Amino acid sequence: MSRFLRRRSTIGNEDDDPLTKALAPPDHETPAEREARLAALAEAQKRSDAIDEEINRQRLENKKAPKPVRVLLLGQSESGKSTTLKNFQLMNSPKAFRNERASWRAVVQLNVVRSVRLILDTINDAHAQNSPGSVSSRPTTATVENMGPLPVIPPELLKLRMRLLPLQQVEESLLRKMTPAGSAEFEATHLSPVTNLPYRNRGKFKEIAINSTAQWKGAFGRLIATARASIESGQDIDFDDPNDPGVILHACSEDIIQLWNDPTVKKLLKAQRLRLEDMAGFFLDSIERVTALRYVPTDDDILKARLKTLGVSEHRFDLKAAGNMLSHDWRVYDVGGARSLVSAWAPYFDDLDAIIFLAPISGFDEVLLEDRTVNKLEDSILLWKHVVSNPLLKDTQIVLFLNKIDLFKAKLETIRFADYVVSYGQRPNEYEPASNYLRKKFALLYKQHSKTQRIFYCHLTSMTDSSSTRHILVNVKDMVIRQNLAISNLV
Ligand SMILES: Nc1nc2c(ncn2[C@@H]2O[C@H](COP(=O)(O)OP(=O)(O)OP(=O)(O)O)[C@@H](O)[C@H]2O)c(=O)[nH]1
Ligand SMILES: [Mg+2]
Repeated sequence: MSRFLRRRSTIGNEDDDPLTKALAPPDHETPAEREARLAALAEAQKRSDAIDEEINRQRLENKKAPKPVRVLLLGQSESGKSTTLKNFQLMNSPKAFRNERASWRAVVQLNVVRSVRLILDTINDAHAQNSPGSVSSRPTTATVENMGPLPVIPPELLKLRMRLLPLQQVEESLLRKMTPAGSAEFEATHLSPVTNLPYRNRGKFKEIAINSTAQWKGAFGRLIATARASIESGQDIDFDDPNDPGVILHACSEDIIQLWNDPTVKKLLKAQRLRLEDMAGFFLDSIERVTALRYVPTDDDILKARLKTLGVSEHRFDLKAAGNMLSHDWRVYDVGGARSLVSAWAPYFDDLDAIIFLAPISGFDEVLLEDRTVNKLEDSILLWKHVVSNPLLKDTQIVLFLNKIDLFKAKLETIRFADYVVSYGQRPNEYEPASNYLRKKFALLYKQHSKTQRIFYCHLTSMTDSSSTRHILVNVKDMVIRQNLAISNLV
C-alpha cells in the first residue's frame, strides 16, 4: 500500500467522508426510488463523460492549431518598417495590396508636391539671403549650417516659382482628404519632412503621419468607382473627378521638370548638400509618368511612397510554411518609429515569435531629424543594443535587416565611409567590405548583449526592391514558422 493511502486510512473511516455520505442511498429506499436514483446517476455520469470528452477534444485541437505567429517590426523612423510590411502584403495578399492603388496614388502626389515645396523654399531662402540689404545681418528662416556660397537666383527661376504656387492647393486638398476625422496627425517632433536638411528652422515642413491605415485609405475609397472595377488597369480610379488633385499636378508637370533640371537649382541643392534623390518619397525623376492624368502607381511606386506611421497597426496574414500544409495565423505589428521608443514598444514584447529589426545603413553620414546631434547609424546601433539586451526579449528570435543597401552602395561612390565610421580605417571604400564590417559589428553586439544564446540572422536588404526582398522574407517566414512549430511540439 502506498504511503499516501496508508496516511489516508489513518485519518478516519471512509464512511466519515462527506462526499461518500452525500452519495449514499437514503435509508429505507423503495425499489421505485432506487430505480429513479440510479437513472439520475447514470444521466449525470453521461453528462460528465460528455464534458470530459469535449475538454479532451479542445485540448487536442489546441495542440493541432498553433498559436498565432507574432512578428514585430522595429527600427528608427524611416528605417523601412512599413515598406517591409508592404512587401509582406504584396507577397501574401497581392489583391488587397493592389486594391489600394488609388490611395497610394495620392501619397505619391503628396511626395511630389513636398519635394517641389522643398526646392521652392530653398530658392526663397537663397533669394532672401542674396537680396541687397537683406543679407547676413538679417536673421532669416535660412539659418544654414555648413552652407557653401549660394548662387544668385535669376528672374526666370523666380517666375517659375510663381507658376508653381498652385501646388500648395494640391497639397492642402490631399491633406484634407487624408485627415477627414483625425485619422492622421502632423508629426510634431519633426523639424522637417526630409532627411539631411541642413536647416534649423523648418517647422513649416512638418511631415504627415498616419494613425490608422484603414481610415486614410477609406478616404480615398471615394476616388474608386465600384462599377466595372479593374484594379490592374487602374480603371477603378475616377479620373474624371474635377476635384482630383492630379489635374493641377498634371498642369504643373512641365514646370516641375524644368525646376528639377534647372542648373541654378542643382547648384543651390549642391551648395546646401541636399540630395533629394536619396530622400524618402523621391519621384522627381519620374515626373512625366507620375503626373500623367491617368497615372496608376506601380508596385514599385507603392514601395517607394513615403507616409510616416503614427502608433501601431496590426496586419494579419494566413501563411503556409514550405513543406508544411498547416495554415498559420501570422500577425505583423508595424510601430511608428521614433527615437528611444523602446518603452513604447514594450507592451508588444510579450509573447513575440520574432522581431525584424531594420537598420538603414545608408544613414552613416546622416543625422536624425529629431535630434541633429545624433548620427543615424549610431542611433540604430544604440537601439540594437537596447533591443538585444532587453530581458523581456531574451527568448525572442531577432532578425536583422541591414536595409537601404542600394543607397549605401550609391553613397560609397562619392563619400568616404571611414570619414564617418572612423574605426573602418584604411579598408577599401567598397560595398562588400564596408557592409561586412557593419554586419560583424552588429553580430558582436548581439553576442555580447544577448542574455541567452541565439542564432544571429542577418540579411542585407533593399526593401524598395520587391524581387530581391521576396526570397529573404520567405526565408524569414519559414524560419519563424519552424520555430513556432517546434515550440508547439508539432515537429
Ligand atoms: N532606396 C531605398 N529606400 C527605401 C528602402 N527601404 C525603405 N525605403 C524608403 O524609405 C522611406 C521610409 O520607409 P518607411 O517604411 O516608411 O519607414 P518606417 O520605418 O515605417 O518609418 P516610420 O513610419 O516613420 O517609423 C520610404 O519612402 C521607403 O520607400 C530601401 O531599401 N532603399
Ligand atoms: Mg512606418
